[in-house]
Amino acid sequence: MANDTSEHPRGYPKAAVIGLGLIGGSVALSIRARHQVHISGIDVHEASLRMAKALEIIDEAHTSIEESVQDADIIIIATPVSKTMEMMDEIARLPLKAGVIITDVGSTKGTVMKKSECLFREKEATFIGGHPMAGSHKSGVQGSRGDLFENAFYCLTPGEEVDGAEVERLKRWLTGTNARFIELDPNLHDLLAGSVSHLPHIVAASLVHQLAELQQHHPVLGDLAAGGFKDITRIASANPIMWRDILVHNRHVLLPMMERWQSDMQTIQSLIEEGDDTGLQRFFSEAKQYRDGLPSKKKGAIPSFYDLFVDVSDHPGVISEVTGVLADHGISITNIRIMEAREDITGVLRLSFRKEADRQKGMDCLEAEQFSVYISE
Ligand SMILES: NC(=O)c1ccc[n+]([C@@H]2O[C@H](COP(=O)([O-])OP(=O)(O)OC[C@H]3O[C@@H](n4cnc5c(N)ncnc54)[C@H](O)[C@@H]3O)[C@@H](O)[C@H]2O)c1
Ligand SMILES: O=C(O)C(=O)C[C@]1(C(=O)O)C=C[C@@H](O)C=C1
Repeated sequence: MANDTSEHPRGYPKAAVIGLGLIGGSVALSIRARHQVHISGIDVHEASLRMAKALEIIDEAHTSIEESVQDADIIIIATPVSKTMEMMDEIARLPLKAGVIITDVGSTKGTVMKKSECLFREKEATFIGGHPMAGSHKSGVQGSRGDLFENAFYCLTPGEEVDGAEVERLKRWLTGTNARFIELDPNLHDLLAGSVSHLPHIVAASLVHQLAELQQHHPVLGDLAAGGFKDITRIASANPIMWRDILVHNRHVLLPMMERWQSDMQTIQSLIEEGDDTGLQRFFSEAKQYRDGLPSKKKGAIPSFYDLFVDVSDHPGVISEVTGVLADHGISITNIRIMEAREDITGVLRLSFRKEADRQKGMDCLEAEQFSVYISE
């Protein structure tokens, strides 16, 4: 693909983003929000590049890395993890700008960091692994959002040899994510991500498989799969290539976790077989207690907002009905977003308030108008 005209002159620092999908596009947007920067986008799919250019996420587009990474000040690799490993090899073979920071956004960090130690140790380049712990089941650059990582944890896995000043430099590049940076050992990262993200994903996909099989005999089943099933399996709609790679690169963590999961299932099976009512209730009570105590996303280190979620039916004018109720009571909101998570059932509006008291007032008056309103997502 030929270079297109640049919005941002070459005099600006340059960021090269490899893989213009959901995460690459979102990171690029967040960098743009805080920096005067020239962004070069690289993707194997020309349609993604065209879209990224049309959405003004990038200034120039390439289908290979040669032309765009060599003079970059920061290189962000945002492809599925196996491709990221290949990209690292390709980048290391090229002459790079002295002092360049290279980072990735992959969901696993152990294999990536091991490779980076071999490839970049002798170079005037710093590799710092990264993983923003937020995303979506939707892939592709069209879903990119500059605020995707707001308030989310953003894991960084600098190698032991990496200077703290370089980590701070990367954080400055990524400051527009408004994320909460946390430095982790790569293996610990993989253990934690395995438990909060990777194993749940396997379980979600397996529940969908089970439903699909049963639906062959009971076609109505798909229509009955409502709230609970959709909530727990939303993530099964995510990009299969991305998840294939995650399982491949985190196998040593996931295999024992899956054994443990199967043994937990056997324990529950025994409780049911034995009619152990007390044991079953304890199983759910303990899970509820722990789940209810998990910190909610909105409590960030950066100034937080108070969120309220409103179920809304899918009809024209519904948003103005909700905002109208708030306006009638003189309550201001700082943000409103239509959540996609349950789009097939009902819509969910997320309203953000500056003060907790405003949220409570909003909740009271919306409930009085028969809206279904709740505080945690
Ligand atoms: N989706 C999430 O929720 C999420 C969250 C955090 C991190 N991640 C990680 O981010 C990375 C990207 O995920 P995504 O959700 O943005 O996926 P995506 O499918 O939306 O985007 C991936 C992009 O990489 C491009 N690509 C593939 N091979 C390439 C190559 N050889 N050269 C250049 N471009 C190539 C694809 O064309 C696509 O545009 C993955 O490593 C994933 O583990 C994903
Ligand atoms: O919200 C979702 O759809 C996600 O699955 C995001 C999610 C996660 O499991 O939390 C998925 C993989 C990424 O590595 C990080 C975030």
